Amino acid sequence: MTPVDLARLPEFLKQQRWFSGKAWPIKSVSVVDHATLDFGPCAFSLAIVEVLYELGKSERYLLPVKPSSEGVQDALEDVECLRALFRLIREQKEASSASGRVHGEWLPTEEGRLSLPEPITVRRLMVEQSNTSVVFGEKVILKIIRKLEVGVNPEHEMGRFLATRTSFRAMPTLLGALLLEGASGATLGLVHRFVPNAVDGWKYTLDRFRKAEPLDASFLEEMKEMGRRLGELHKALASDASDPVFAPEPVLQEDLQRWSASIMGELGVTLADAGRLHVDLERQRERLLEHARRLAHVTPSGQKIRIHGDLHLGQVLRSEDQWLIFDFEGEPSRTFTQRREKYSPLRDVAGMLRSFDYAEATVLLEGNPPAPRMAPSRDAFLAGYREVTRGAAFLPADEETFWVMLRAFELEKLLYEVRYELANRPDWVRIPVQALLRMEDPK
Ligand SMILES: Nc1ncnc2c1ncn2[C@@H]1O[C@H](COP(=O)(O)OP(=O)(O)O)[C@@H](O)[C@H]1O
Ligand SMILES: O=P(O)(O)O[C@H]1O[C@H](CO)[C@@H](O[C@H]2O[C@H](CO)[C@@H](O)[C@H](O)[C@H]2O)[C@H](O)[C@H]1O
Repeated sequence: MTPVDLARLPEFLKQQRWFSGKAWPIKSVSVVDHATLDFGPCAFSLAIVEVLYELGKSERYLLPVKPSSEGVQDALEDVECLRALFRLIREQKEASSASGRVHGEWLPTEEGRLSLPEPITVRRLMVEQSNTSVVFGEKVILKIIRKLEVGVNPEHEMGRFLATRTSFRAMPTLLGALLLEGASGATLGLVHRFVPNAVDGWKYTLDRFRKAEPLDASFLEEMKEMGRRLGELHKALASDASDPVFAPEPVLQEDLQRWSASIMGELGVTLADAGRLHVDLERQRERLLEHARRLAHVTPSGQKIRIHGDLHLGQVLRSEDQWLIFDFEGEPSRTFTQRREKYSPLRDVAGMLRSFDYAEATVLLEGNPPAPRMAPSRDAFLAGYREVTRGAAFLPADEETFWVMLRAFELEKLLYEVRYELANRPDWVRIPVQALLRMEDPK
């Protein structure tokens, strides 16, 4: 017996914000695993639904459902079901599923010992997101993951490592997780400390860039602080040589060649898609290729480590005059395996540098007059990063290699952004395209 009316599912799925297959005709939908949770006033099912598209590709989604005469009813719309789900995680309960088990994990950390006044308040987060997040007692936030992937979830793995094996705390710390074990095993949910009244770095920076007054020393000091936090994150991620998943490894010539070849491949694919957007883009090809080529030929030094993987201004929160780094899931379009690969930490630095260019382009497009905003912010961020990572084994040994690598990773991010914008926000594609056109000859 499946807990869902399968006939009604395709229609139901197409109406959900988190369902990313709206553009493709669905061939069939099936339930590949399900568990019944009956821990309180709300009994419901966690169903793992597999959607097979006419084109042959398939995807899995998590669907918490309540029995309903109308066919499919999302259990996450019921406060009692949300409380039951949270209790399952916090009290580390478990339930059998058709082919495995669902269980809660609560980390044995200082922060995990927090108290929540009963009855615990429940609030669905009303933000534009691809999952469903719920705040409990205004102290913790549960993200229920909608689109499931097989393998180790990088956000869970990184969060657990940072919370339990390092002293890095400039983040909303991971507190627990909801896990499904068995043939359809996956991470179903993650619980983090909730940061009240937080503003994300993107909004924070835009608000400042929009003001007519020149950037002042205190804003630039904040950008420097952000750079310091990233440096500290990298030091924490590189701190455990005994854990093979996190142990730093030397950057070898073959890594540089692989990264370089990958950027060249992405350049080819991206220019094929975007070349028509600007007549001069094709003329930049050789110059851009040279940036990638040089990466392959520097003398290898430094280490590859686990990195954030998708760092930009939207991935930091400002709260109580502090920067917190969050969302350790990596670039959503890459597989879990790709996202868990060790890489040069300069890739994260490049990601954030690109974000200052986006902020500058955004305020210019809004009609604000040009002003020295982007370069001073980038410089301050970089200065903070370099200050705390001076002498770190994961950085390249010499200045020249540092810049060759950083520019190559900026190019890599730019190419990713062109493809991301073409697929998601075509009006924004001019931002990375203009930056590609501005890239100078490698020095
Ligand atoms: N720990 C937190 N405290 C406060 N707000 C948060 C926290 N985690 C996420 N948010 C808010 O929720 C939004 C969506 O979170 P995110 O984890 O990026 O979800 P998704 O992966 O579904 O996009 C973020 O942009 C941020 O505004
Ligand atoms: O936050 P996500 O993990 O969903 O990241 C994706 O979306 C981002 C946009 O929301 C995208 O970031 C790009 O746009 C930002 C401004 O909106 C800018 O600050 C970033 O520098 C730029 O890369 C990100 O690339 C994508 O993976």
